[in-house]
This record gives sequence, C-alpha cells and structure tokens, in this order.
Amino acid sequence: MTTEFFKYQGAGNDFIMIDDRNLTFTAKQEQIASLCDRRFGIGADGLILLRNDPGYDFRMVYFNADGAEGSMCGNGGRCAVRFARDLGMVGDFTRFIAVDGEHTAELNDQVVRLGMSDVNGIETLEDHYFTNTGSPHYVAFVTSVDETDVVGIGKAVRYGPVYGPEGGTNVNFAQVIEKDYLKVRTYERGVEDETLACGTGVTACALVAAECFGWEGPVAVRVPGGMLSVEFIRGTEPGNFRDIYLTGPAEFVFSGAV
Ligand SMILES: N[C@@H](CCC[C@H](N)C(=O)O)C(=O)O
Repeated sequence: MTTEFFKYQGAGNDFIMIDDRNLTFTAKQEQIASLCDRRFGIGADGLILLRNDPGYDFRMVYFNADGAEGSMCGNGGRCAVRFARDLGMVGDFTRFIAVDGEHTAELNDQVVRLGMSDVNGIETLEDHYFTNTGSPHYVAFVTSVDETDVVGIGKAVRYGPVYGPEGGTNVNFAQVIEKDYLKVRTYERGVEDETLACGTGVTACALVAAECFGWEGPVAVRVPGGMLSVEFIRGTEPGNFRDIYLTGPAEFVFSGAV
C-alpha cells in the first residue's frame, strides 16, 4: 500500500505531512526515521500526522527525524495549519490540539501566526537559561552565533550530565542585534543536528531576552532559514508569559507517494 505525503517548510524547518484522518499510517520509529533520512528517504526534520479529534479542527501528531514521537514543534505546528487549510479542513482561523495542549492559529496568505503554550518560568543557571515552550530549551547568549560551534556544543549539552539523563534538551545560541531583534541558531534534539529554524527554540530565546533585558516585543528573530517573530504578554510572576504567538512563513514544497 502506498502513502501520499506532502512536504512543507517553515523558515527552512522541513516536515513530511500526512493526512491520517482515516488512521491508516502504521509506520513504526525505524520506518519514520527512514522517511526523514536525507539520503535514503524523502528528507525532513520531522514527520507530522493530521488526525481527527472531537472538539478540535484536527490533532497534530509530531515525530522527530529520529522517528520518535516528540514534544511540541512550533514550526511543525505552523506547517500543519497551512497543510490543514490546503486540504480544505480549515479557513483562516483554526483551533487544534497537539501534545502540549490546545493551539489557535491565524493564516494570512503564506504566513501563519501560531498561539503557543503559556510559559511558567525561566531558570537562570551559571552560563545559560532553561525554559519549556512546549519543548525543553537551553538558551545561551553569545557575541557571534556565526562563530559558535552549534553542533559541537549542542551535542555536549544535549547528552551532558545535566540534561542528558532527563531526556536531553534542544540547545539555542542567541545573539542580540539590537533591542527586540535576535539572531539565533539551534541544535535540535531528535534531529541531532543544527536545523535552519526551531520555532519553540526561537520562542524560548525571545522570552529569555524579554526577561533579561526588559523587552516588550514583538521580538524579530533571524534564523539560518529566514525570519520569525514572537509576541507575548508578561505574566504577573517573573519568567511567566502568556498570549505567546510565533509568526512566520509556512510553505508547501512538493508531494509524492511512498
Ligand atoms: N523544530 C521544532 C522543535 C521540535 C521539538 C524538538 N526537536 C524536541 O524534540 O524537543 C520547533 O519548531 O519547535
């Protein structure tokens, strides 16, 4: 039996999208990893299933490129919304459910503004910050992201003694360009490499910068694959944020069958 797939990308973070409303997708971890393989498969940072869910427009089920089901993926969520509209399932506004709970999103042509989960705390550690924006994120400020060994340091932190035993973390490096403007590079857990953009990572960096520097946003973030923007409202407690929105492009690339 063949499976029809659709490839989407959001700021260069790319995903295999599958319409699984009839629950026929049965691939296991190893097969999903093969589909995401850039030499032997379709190639992607992750695979997303769109399924029915009572009470929502759809359910997003996300797998990292290693084939394991992941925590929330911000760019994947934006691409899932675009895919749902291309399938005629939703209009310019949608409400869907993902692993971290309910999300809303608005579409404006190729741009998707995705509501993210509230953030309930930022930990300040010796040389970095840590927060959870639906996925866990280590954030370190650097003077130049271009001169940072993202993969080398990323791997050491992801598998290191602090985060490794707890399931690992995504690792972000942020450079302040000016007020409300960051440049970010991310080592992604589950891809085990740098990706061209990470939505939950960019959100984490913007909120950490807002907390550290008193920014009110929106924070513009340049990533290797393009530009993203993060809006938020500060909560009453330090490190708490609500009404967080991640905005950027989400585009169809190609489709096929495997
Ligand atoms: N690319 C994602 C992040 C996906 C989750 C991550 N790889 C993890 O397992 O924690 C994004 O855009 O947020």
